[in-house]
Amino acid sequence: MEKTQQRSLKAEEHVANTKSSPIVPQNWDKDLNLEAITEQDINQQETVEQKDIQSNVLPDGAEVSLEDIEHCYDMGRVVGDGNFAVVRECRVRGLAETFAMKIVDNAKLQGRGNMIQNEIALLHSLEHPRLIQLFRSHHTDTHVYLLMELVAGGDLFDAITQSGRFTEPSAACMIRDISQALEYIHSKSIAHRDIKPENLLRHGNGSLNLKLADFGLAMVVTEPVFTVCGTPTYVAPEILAETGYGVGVDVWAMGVILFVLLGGFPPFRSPDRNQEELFRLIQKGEVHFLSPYWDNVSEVRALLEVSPKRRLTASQTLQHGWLLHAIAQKDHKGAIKATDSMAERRNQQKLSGQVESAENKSDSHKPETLAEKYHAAQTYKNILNYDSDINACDRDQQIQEIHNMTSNQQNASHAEDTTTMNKQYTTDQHKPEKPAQQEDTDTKQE
Ligand SMILES: Nc1ncnc2c1ncn2[C@@H]1O[C@H](COP(=O)(O)OP(=O)(O)OP(=O)(O)O)[C@@H](O)[C@H]1O
Repeated sequence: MEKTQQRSLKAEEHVANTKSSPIVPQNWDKDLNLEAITEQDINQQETVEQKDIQSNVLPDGAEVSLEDIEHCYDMGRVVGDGNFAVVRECRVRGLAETFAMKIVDNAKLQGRGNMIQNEIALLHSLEHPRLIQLFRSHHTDTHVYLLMELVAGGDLFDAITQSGRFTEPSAACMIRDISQALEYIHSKSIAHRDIKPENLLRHGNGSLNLKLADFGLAMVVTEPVFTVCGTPTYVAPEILAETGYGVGVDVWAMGVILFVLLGGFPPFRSPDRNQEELFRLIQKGEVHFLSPYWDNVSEVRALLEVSPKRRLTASQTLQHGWLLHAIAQKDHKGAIKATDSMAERRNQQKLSGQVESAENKSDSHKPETLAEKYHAAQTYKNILNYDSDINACDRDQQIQEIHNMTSNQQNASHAEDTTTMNKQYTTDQHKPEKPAQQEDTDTKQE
């Protein structure tokens, strides 16, 4: 796919929210390799469906009417939306348990109907605690319905806009979760191809435990793939180079996420908000790690290796010294102060175009004011939103403002979960502690 084509595709698919839109290949069918999903995989999934929904719901895969859907399911609030789907909380009538129903509007797929069939087929073949679980799918003339496990804590995008950035231990826990999901799907030769914060869902109770969702672009990779797709900020250089890629593209995207989690903004940014330039920067792979603040976080470099051969794998990431060391520091429980209801309200605010609300006043562990948090959230969204109308010239200034703001916050903060890196960032008197396995910086795989 030509890059100009990507841009127009993206623009046309961009919806009225500020989350990143994936680039979806037009020749989607050719790209798929569904036959590589074995019958054994699918049978395995049957055993997963232990929930008491057998007798209450419509048959899996059935063509149904809207009346059938309404008769069977009690739809609740919207918990999220994307370019192609709205996701609602949902109950199977007669059962107490709450599910998520992803409702895909065929009209929005614009000829890419196989994308959703692909997602269904892949999710049916997968079972892992770090992946969203699909229980049933139905379709009407106009929509496809996916009955899924509800992950009630909102997505990681919201967590980032809410918190600005995270401590190393918190980031490490999230990277561990993503790596576990990737290790599993990569062991089945499946590349997700759209790893980004919007597709990482959080459990309730303000937890940062993550589950991977949205397998719309996922595919079985048995040989190098050449189709250009993904979301610009997270796209790997080998996708752009069109030299053939594999599951390593997901690890690259995870590296971008780690950078964002720790720094508060993405590693590759075009000053002019120019997508071509962004892609050039990604292919060059020049990431500026301001020393000594980033010295400890060697894993970021190892994940953002331009050469996929030198990049860590998901399994290697799980064994990486930085990750193990940071997780060991972490009393994960209670690390994030957000509550379920906060996440819920934030989702509603997001949908209504707002970002901030008064509940943050109760977040006593965060030193920033409401105005600062609002600004951080807007800035992060604007940075990612390459097609928005924001004044391009303001962006780098905004990034600098984030630096200044977080610097000020850290100076003012006595929060218990302040990172080592953040402390270093604000005061040169506090030299970074050497990580337990500093030599891991160089353990890049050939
Ligand atoms: N099982 C779930 N439980 C709770 N929320 C969910 C669930 N699945 C999705 N969501 C929410 O709904 C949003 C949209 O879902 P999803 O990404 O699957 O839609 P999409 O239209 O395919 O997205 P995209 O535009 O990235 O292709 C997610 O970002 C997430 O916030």
